[in-house]
Amino acid sequence: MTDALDLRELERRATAGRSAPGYGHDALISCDRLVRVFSMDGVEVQALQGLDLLVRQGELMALVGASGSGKSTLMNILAGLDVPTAGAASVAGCDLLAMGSRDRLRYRREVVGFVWQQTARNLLPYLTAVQNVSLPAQLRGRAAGRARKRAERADSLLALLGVADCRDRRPHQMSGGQQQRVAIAVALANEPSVLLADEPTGELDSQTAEQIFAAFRTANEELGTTIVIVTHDQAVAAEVRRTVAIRDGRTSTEILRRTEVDTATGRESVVAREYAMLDRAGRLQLPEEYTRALGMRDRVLLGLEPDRIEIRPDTPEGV
Ligand SMILES: Nc1ncnc2c1ncn2[C@@H]1O[C@H](COP(=O)(O)OP(=O)(O)OP(=O)(O)O)[C@@H](O)[C@H]1O
Repeated sequence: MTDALDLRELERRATAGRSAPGYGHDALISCDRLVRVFSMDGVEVQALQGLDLLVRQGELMALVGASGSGKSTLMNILAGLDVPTAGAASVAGCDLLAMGSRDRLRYRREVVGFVWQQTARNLLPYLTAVQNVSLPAQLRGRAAGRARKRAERADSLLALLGVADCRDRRPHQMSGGQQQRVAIAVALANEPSVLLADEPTGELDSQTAEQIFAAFRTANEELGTTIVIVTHDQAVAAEVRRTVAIRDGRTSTEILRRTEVDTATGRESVVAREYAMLDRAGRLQLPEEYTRALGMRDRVLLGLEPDRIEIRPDTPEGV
């Protein structure tokens, strides 16, 4: 009787597994076991080593990690500037490995917008702010008769990001912070699905960095744009609901923050919880301080409990 029940339960689980939606089916950005190998003078560097990442529509998230962990490599792939060696990656339904050159150009113009660390890289020096922001729509080939509409949109983006007063200034007539806010307006000009920013506050002092971050938040809340920001800045990383850490070319841990209200006092506080990443192959990286504390090495004992998996140190008796 028990055997029959067990069999039925196993069958039910197997069928449920088969009909479950595929990995990342509801994500706007989906990276599945992404690999990027660079070859230089016969030496191979594995910048991404099977990276998994899902980002939902409307998220504002930060990517952090030590220098050389693979953050910029990932951003260049998501920006359509580089192609992964293996794995799968899609953004807003565009397959980043299969795109031809024409689709790639359209992708870079219409699906993603980017803001780089170097303020000078984001804007054309001989154009004013409003001309810089109007340019992407012009390049997209919108009819010339729509010039006024383009300027109107550019003006409303500059106003949204608090730099309307810089409208007719060229980049060298603006502060670094103003340039970055105009750069965000440029990146948003074609209403991209995703805004990517690689160390956008890296060249700025902390107060200006805060203003830039506020501009990203405004874009996320007012326009609903999904935003991924690479940052070294702990203060910026702590401002977002989700921070994903990359280590050795893989996503390693993730911090989720949510606001909790104390029922007694009514006071709000942000509660952060850190998660380890479980990759698609079922691999889990245990924090070193945990394994060291319990003297775990080489192998561990696993036990499946109804609500958890237990990991225990290997014992001489094997029990
Ligand atoms: N074009 C390239 N050719 C060869 N190796 C590269 C190339 N681009 C990146 N790498 C290597 O890939 C690894 C990941 O680099 P990446 O720039 O993605 O790291 P990062 O996390 O962005 O670092 P940082 O925070 O310093 O910018 C590094 O070992 C780097 O040297």
